[in-house]
Amino acid sequence: MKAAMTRGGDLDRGWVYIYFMNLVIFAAADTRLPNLTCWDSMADASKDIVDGFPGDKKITVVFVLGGPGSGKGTQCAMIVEHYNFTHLSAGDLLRAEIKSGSRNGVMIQKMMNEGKIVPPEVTIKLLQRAMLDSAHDKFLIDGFPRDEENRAAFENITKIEPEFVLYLDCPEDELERRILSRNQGRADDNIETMRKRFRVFKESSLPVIKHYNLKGKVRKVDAAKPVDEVFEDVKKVIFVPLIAEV
Ligand SMILES: Nc1ncnc2c1ncn2[C@@H]1O[C@H](COP(=O)(O)OP(=O)(O)OP(=O)(O)O)[C@@H](O)[C@H]1O
Ligand SMILES: Nc1ccn([C@H]2C[C@H](O)[C@@H](COP(=O)(O)O)O2)c(=O)n1
Repeated sequence: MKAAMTRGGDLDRGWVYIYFMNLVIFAAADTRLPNLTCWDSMADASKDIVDGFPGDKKITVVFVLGGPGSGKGTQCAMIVEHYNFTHLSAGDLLRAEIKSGSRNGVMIQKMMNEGKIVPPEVTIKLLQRAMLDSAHDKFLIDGFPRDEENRAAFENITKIEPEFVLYLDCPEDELERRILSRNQGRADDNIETMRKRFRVFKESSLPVIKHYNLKGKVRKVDAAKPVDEVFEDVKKVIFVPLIAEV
């Protein structure tokens, strides 16, 4: 779109696209979770009664971000063993959607194979559904928001701001080693797609981390260490303060 907007003749098309995206986002907002609000912004709890989410229920969201292969899934699985969080992986939800044979599945598959980011209305709907289906109120959302569009749409639609962002920081050569030896049969774990995913991470996901960093919400951990050592840091640096606050 950015390229289209730079040419005068294509300006109208750019605005039509923005208008269309707004319509889509409003449509996406019309789901079973429209009023689920951030735990610290519940001014009028009576307005927030949603199936399975009484209005006075405090919803805590932690976004887990990091490059492809940084260990988001691995650390989230360990966190849920020790703490009362539900792990929602945006990538896993999208892969399940492909497997379900839904209308969106083909589009999602194509975008994933190209290392691209799926439109926010699709991913947010899957996340909302998963949150509603869960009886829990504390969610680790792994691999989301992937870009500023994801972030803004999620906050607009759900009115949820994350408690904080857990950022697993890892150098690219280590990410590459991990992805190429992951061996889980993922179609996007190949050199070509991996490089595209690295580029998308740097160009689109790092700005999201910067956005939350400016708000003092990023908790960074060195994810290049062995799994157990990373988890020790996650526990010490990240979750002890959160549990103590509750
Ligand atoms: N600290 C670590 N040291 C070495 N290997 C690790 C570490 N953490 C995870 N791995 C391995 O690296 C691979 C990628 O880990 P994982 O799937 O958790 O990453 P991810 O960030 O969720 O990846 P993606 O974003 O691509 O889904 C896996 O094979 C995992 O076993
Ligand atoms: N919010 C998201 C999360 C994931 N995707 C797509 C693009 C990724 O390359 C792919 C795999 O995700 P992962 O399992 O590595 O977290 O899924 C997306 O478009 N939007």
